[in-house]
Amino acid sequence: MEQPQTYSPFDFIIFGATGDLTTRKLLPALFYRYLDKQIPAETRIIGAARSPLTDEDFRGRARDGLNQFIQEADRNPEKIEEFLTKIHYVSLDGADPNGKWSSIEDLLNSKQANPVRIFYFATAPRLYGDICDNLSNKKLLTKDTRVVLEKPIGTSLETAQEINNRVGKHLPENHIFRIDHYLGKETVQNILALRFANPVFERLWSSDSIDFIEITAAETVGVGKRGGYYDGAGALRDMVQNHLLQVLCMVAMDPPISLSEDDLRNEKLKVLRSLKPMTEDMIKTDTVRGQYTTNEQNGEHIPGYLEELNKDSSNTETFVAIKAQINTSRWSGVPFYLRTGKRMAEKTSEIVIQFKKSAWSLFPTAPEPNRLHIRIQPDEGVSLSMQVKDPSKSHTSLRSTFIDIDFSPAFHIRYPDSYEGLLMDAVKGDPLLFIRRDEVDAAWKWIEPILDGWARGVVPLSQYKAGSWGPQEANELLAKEGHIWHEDMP
Ligand SMILES: NC(=O)C1=CN([C@@H]2O[C@H](COP(=O)(O)OP(=O)(O)OC[C@H]3O[C@@H](n4cnc5c(N)ncnc54)[C@H](OP(=O)(O)O)[C@@H]3O)[C@@H](O)[C@H]2O)C=CC1
Ligand SMILES: O=C1O[C@H](COP(=O)(O)O)[C@@H](O)[C@H](O)[C@H]1O
Repeated sequence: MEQPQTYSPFDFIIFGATGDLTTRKLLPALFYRYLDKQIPAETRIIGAARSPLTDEDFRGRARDGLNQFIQEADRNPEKIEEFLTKIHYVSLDGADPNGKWSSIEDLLNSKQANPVRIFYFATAPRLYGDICDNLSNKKLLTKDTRVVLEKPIGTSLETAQEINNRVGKHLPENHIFRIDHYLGKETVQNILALRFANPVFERLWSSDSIDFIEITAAETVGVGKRGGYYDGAGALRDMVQNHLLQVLCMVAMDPPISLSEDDLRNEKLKVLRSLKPMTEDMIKTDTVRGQYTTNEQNGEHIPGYLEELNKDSSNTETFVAIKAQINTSRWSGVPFYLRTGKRMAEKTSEIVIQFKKSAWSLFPTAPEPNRLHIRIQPDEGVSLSMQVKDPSKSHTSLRSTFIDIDFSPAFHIRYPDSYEGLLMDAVKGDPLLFIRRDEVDAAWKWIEPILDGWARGVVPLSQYKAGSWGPQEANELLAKEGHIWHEDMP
């Protein structure tokens, strides 16, 4: 039987400790790993932000956050209190060289300090360079230090390179962990197993058999309190440049020669570099941008983007659909449709692989093409649509049905949140599921012309009702090629 993973005690310092990500994701993820006995007794979690809070204030906020964001069944007050004793807080402006660095220095230079030190940057990316300069000047970057950088790295290729250069001045690449939490999702990792451990799929995995591929990440939430950040970013930077392109890499890459970090990342990089550059004409015909508007559903008022932002106008997209193409022999002629949006009809992230129709049919009606649905979330699983004989009709009648595996009940396990495994990988020093610098550059190189084209007004901002599947133009994007979005199970 596989032994549970053990870790040496570590210091986990979070810049941006009072923010949304820390409260909703990072502390709950660390708490779950505490329940799983992966957080040794001497480990310390040190929150840092500018707000003037005491340790007790911060623990109080952490307690409230845990009680809100962990599952009800796991809200064990005793365990929560034990976990909170590991938490400290320092009030510090990480960008200010003259800030109160002594408080963090005292903690990290004390007798209780642990050799492995993780600095997690859960702040705006423009601060990463300054924080690193200060950590370096204060000699807090030891040989066992790793930094975790949240996405998006920059807002363009140039700003990403600036950030990576500044962080890279102080740390070697293998100590820089650029996180993309979609790679922490079990079902995204499962794409490797599905493809490379099942020859039945890998042999069909090319333009010979596949007609088109859809990758959707739809959310029902709006921008909420993150409007300040989001309005300057938009869905293309927030979701496509990172999460959707990473998923696309996992679906489209050739088999890596091993599961070592560089072999895997080399293959992902090849996909990013093979993306067909978007010309102005392609941007016009192959991209859709939308923004949600107010709606009433079941007597409930769903606010529009502008209402949430409390603004009269904004040119920011909350929805994107793109037809991407990959210039390789494996994928030539196969469209990859990427779609993401806020305030859509359902919370769902999934990949749909539509296989080609058979050219010839034995049956009076042509069989429906097979479709493989990979459900990333929720209800992680896989289903394959199939044609069977319709048992209620004549022997020449077909009916569509599917083989479905729902992973959680199948394996009797709790599906961990994507941050849990990634945080512990950073502690372990395993960069396999983190983004290498050249991947960030390649992703921005493909995205940037779209951003520029949109800034020039090449594609109008369409509207879609909150709670819908996005603007009509997104359906037309596929309809032009005789394709449709598959929102439901086959
Ligand atoms: N929220 C999410 O769902 C996701 C967020 N991310 C990324 O994570 C990062 C953080 O996002 P989010 O938590 O939403 O942002 P928030 O705006 O909620 O939080 C920002 C945090 O940074 C702190 N901060 C700001 N300036 C400084 C400074 N100079 N020194 C120290 N701390 C500072 C703020 O606290 P104070 O004002 O007290 O200093 C606050 O704790 C961003 O890069 C975002 O793109 C990525 C994926 C998802
Ligand atoms: O990185 C981000 O991801 C979330 C969506 O993540 P998911 O795991 O819930 O699919 C998104 O809400 C946020 O805007 C974005 O920054």
